[in-house]
Amino acid sequence: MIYTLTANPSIDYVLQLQAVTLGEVNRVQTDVKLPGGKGINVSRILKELNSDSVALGFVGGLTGEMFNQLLSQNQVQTAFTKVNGDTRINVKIKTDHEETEINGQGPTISDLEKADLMQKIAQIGPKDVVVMAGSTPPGLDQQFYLDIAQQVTEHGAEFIIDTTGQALLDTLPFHPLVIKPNHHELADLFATQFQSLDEIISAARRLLNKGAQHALVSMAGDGALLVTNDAAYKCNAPKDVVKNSVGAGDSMIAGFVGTYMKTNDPLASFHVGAACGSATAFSEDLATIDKIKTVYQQITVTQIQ
Ligand SMILES: Nc1ncnc2c1ncn2[C@@H]1O[C@H](COP(=O)(O)OP(=O)(O)OP(=O)(O)O)[C@@H](O)[C@H]1O
Ligand SMILES: O=P(O)(O)OC[C@@]1(O)O[C@H](CO)[C@@H](O)[C@@H]1O
Repeated sequence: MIYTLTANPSIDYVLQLQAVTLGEVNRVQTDVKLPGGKGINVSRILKELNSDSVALGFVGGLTGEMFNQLLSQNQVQTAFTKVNGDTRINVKIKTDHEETEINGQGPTISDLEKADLMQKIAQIGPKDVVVMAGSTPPGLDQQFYLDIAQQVTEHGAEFIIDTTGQALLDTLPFHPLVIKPNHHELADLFATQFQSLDEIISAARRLLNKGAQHALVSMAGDGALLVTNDAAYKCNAPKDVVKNSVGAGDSMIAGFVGTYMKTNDPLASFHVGAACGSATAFSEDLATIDKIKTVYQQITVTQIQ
């Protein structure tokens, strides 16, 4: 089974406006509420791909009830830990030429609430994979993802981590199945700026040397790289009207893990992952299976090393 762990889920409140002027009253053209959070997005795309998953995470308060109601429309299986605080609301402001995101902090997680989640994690075993993604709410320390990586690995399960900085580096010795920094996050990890694809590939290999099994480096409208110890592959990003950048990276992870669990084939998984990422970029919400199938035909994977 694939488990997604969203420590800090959200209601994504997506506002479309012509323009925003700070310091003035701005009125929206349209608004929509979506069940959000990186792992939640992974579970939603997995559902489109006809792959089952169980979504884990902390959900609470009146906003938590609304979150559950919104997610129920996607028929994602859940085993959330109920918390006292309110699930956050993340505001996504879209104008014709840019997107601005204001993400809430999330509820403070108590030791008891964390223990409840850790009990669920303890049930995960061989043949399972856990996708851990997104920020952690107050109350969870730096060690949170590391503890889970250690525990699931000891139980014979695989894990995928989509986070940044030290929290990502700390989990590498436990051999994540795949990591997916975007090229900016990868550059930040080494306090550098990339001038070429070769430099990006070398940096990705440094993460493989520290323990990651595969590195997916996403590059938004420039496509993505799949880097393994002995090869590197690039895929194109098809051109179309970009409607949404929220969740493209999560969609890519979903496509990769959903396909990898069925095929064990990293290249096939990369191709589907890229299709899911671009398909979401070309959709108002996350991609549908029909959009993913169309975009898949427009993507070519090429070995470049
Ligand atoms: N403008 C775009 N046009 C075509 N494909 C895109 C575009 N943006 C993203 N994609 C596809 O989706 C993948 C993931 O996007 P991106 O690199 O933006 O991830 P990310 O930074 O993790 O995004 P986010 O955090 O917003 O989900 C890209 O590698 C690419 O394949
Ligand atoms: O604050 P975090 O946890 O880093 O990111 C949360 C978030 O921006 O990520 C998803 C898109 O990737 C959204 O659904 C959600 O609002």
